[in-house]
Amino acid sequence: MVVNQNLLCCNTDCNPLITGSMMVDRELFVSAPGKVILHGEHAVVHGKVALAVGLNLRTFLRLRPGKDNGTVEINLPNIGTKLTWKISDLQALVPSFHNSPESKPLGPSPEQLDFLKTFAGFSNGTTDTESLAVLAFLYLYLSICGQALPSLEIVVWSQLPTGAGLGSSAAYSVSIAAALLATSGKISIPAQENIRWTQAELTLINSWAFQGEKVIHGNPSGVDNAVGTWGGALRFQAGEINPIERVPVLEILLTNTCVPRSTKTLVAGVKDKLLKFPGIMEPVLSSINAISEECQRVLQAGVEGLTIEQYSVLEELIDINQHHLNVIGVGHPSLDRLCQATTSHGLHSKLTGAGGGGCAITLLRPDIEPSVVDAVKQELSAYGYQCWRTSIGAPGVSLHSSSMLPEDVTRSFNKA
Ligand SMILES: Nc1ncnc2c1ncn2[C@@H]1O[C@H](COP(=O)(O)OP(=O)(O)O)[C@@H](O)[C@H]1O
Ligand SMILES: C[C@@](O)(CCOP(=O)(O)O)CC(=O)O
Ligand SMILES: [Mg+2]
Repeated sequence: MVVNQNLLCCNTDCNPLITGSMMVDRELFVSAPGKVILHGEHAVVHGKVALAVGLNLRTFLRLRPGKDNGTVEINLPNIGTKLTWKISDLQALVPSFHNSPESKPLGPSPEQLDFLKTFAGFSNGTTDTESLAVLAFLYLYLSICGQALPSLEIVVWSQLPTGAGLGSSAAYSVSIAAALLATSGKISIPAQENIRWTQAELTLINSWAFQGEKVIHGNPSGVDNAVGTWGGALRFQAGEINPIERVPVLEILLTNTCVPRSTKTLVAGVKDKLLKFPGIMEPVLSSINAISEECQRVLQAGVEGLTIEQYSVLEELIDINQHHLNVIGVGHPSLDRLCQATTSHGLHSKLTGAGGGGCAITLLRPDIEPSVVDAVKQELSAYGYQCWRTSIGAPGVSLHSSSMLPEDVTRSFNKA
């Protein structure tokens, strides 16, 4: 399946799915998974292959009709932001969005981005304007296609640590895109919990989420929002998304070093190094590409259950890729400490996401002694790291009824 994430028109004649007007007459719950990149982070920004899987930690969004007083009420407890926009203030931004020629890819132009961040910063007064800029951007584009700007109340709460390499920015963008597309009638609102959106609708959600990622990441590859949309396991290269239908169950230890870092800054640093040392960096990125290809081959060969030899190959690929990620400049002493700790117990780890701190994954063989996992978790926790033993391959963006939400989510929404 080939998906072009860039070209996206806003009016109805080129997007048959864009019909109807913003119908905010009901409460809506949407969620999208975080992600783990098995191999290919950073290289994927430069056209190489990445393998990514949905994670069973999700971001949840509740959208309700507004109080009809011409406002958009926003509550983002994960970043401590709660505020109300007057729609009349947003209205002032609309002309700059109307002027975008239809043929242009719909990512925010530099002028629009300045508008959005100034508006977000002005209304919010904190540093994290990216989240609000994503929301304002998608709200304006998904509302102004010939319709009025509706009053809304939006709460977003995530089980994911933000800024840790687990694709929280993508899960956030996918959730907002799906909710606004659904309430503006551009995609359906499935009647039951287990009915998924169509491929065409998922492609539309993904394309808008990709625009949201551009606001946060600057120069995203699109792999994160693709996994947030489709979930499961997928191969991603240069905008081409190929779900990997069947992969063996992989158990991993997911560790958050809790070292904060900015994906945008790390991605820009790799680009600078590539421009400075093309002859050195290109072969490293090509080698990471080969690691992704080999990993996919092994996973698909072992779909009925990986052999000991196949696990050994997966472990070698993890070690080689982690070294490459250090070479391209996205390692961190906290990740080195993590790798030394797991290696001392015969396990193999690599960073996941943008690196520079954040999260890492450690591959667990099915026959691993629980005492070994406990010893590793104890050692890593002593460094102040957080560890989850988890499996991967969670479902993509989903619609929920309020009665089917996880308890922690319901509690957080009620508290919000
Ligand atoms: N639940 C959330 N609420 C509000 N903003 C969020 C949320 N999750 C992510 N974000 C936005 O995404 C940014 C983190 O994105 P990024 O640096 O790409 O890290 P990652 O995608 O690895 O978590 C946050 O600074 C914030 O702007
Ligand atoms: C580093 C990169 O490959 C993945 C970024 O993941 P995260 O935002 O750190 O979760 C960037 C990208 O693919 O857009
Ligand atoms: Mg991100």
